[in-house]
Amino acid sequence: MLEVKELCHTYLTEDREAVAALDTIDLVIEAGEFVAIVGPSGCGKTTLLNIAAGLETHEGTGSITVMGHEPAPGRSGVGYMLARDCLLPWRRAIDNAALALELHGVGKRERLRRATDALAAVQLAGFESAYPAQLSQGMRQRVALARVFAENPELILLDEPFSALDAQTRLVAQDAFVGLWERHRATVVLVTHDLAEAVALADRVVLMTARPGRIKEIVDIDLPRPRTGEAWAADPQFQRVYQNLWKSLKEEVARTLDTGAQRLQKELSA
Ligand SMILES: Nc1ncnc2c1ncn2[C@@H]1O[C@H](COP(=O)(O)OP(=O)(O)OP(=O)(O)O)[C@@H](O)[C@H]1O
Repeated sequence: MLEVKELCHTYLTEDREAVAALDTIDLVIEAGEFVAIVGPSGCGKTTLLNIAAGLETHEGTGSITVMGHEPAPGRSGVGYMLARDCLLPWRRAIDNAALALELHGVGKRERLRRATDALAAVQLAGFESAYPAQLSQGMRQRVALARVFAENPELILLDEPFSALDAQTRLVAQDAFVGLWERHRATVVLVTHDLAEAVALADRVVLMTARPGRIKEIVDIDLPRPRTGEAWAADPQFQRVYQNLWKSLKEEVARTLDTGAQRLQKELSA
């Protein structure tokens, strides 16, 4: 579904400074897998996802293919979701949920049927006619989830989809997401800062180093499914996997903070 081979990516800033964002990334994601990517801030998680989505042009060596093709924006079969819900305020929930289907030319009756079904799956039956301003943030994010799943994509790329939500709302949205995923079994690549979320949801967690992002380790998560927010939090196996991963991630976070502090010190003394 996704094949990344020795991928390096360098940004060129406006002052012509080269910023190495990704360094020799090798990753193969099979159909139906749920993979979470974690790493310290600025390690290149979003860059990797954006390259896969075709939203960022790959500048550097190595290669990446998505369903056997070069990445391209708006590719049919690939869904993308961000921390911001990106709903259109002038459209009702149902028309927002049906948006991707409309853009891909699905007929009105069929797209409304699929959008209604997807809204019901995220517990928003009865809210089809509501406008985004009439919904809470958690409800809006669930409309955005419905929009992704209504299209029935084979691959779903998620960049911090729950990070803007408060802790309780996040658990509800995560459960809605897992419920939908267990029905559809799409391949999922989830970028998250939330290590607990990564361990709770994914089959594999990819841990990246501080920038330039390399893969430090890939950990299989063998916790039983179906997984719900209440079940995993108290699970000793979950706690063990979480602690091991956190130990490794903490080192990279510390490296990022050290580098940031050194840069600031240099700027202040210049
Ligand atoms: N357009 C750009 N031009 C120059 N540098 C960039 C650009 N976009 C990102 N970067 C730099 O590339 C690095 C990786 O950024 P990226 O957003 O992929 O990291 P991230 O791991 O997703 O960070 P966060 O967790 O904070 O969202 C960062 O150092 C960032 O400053």
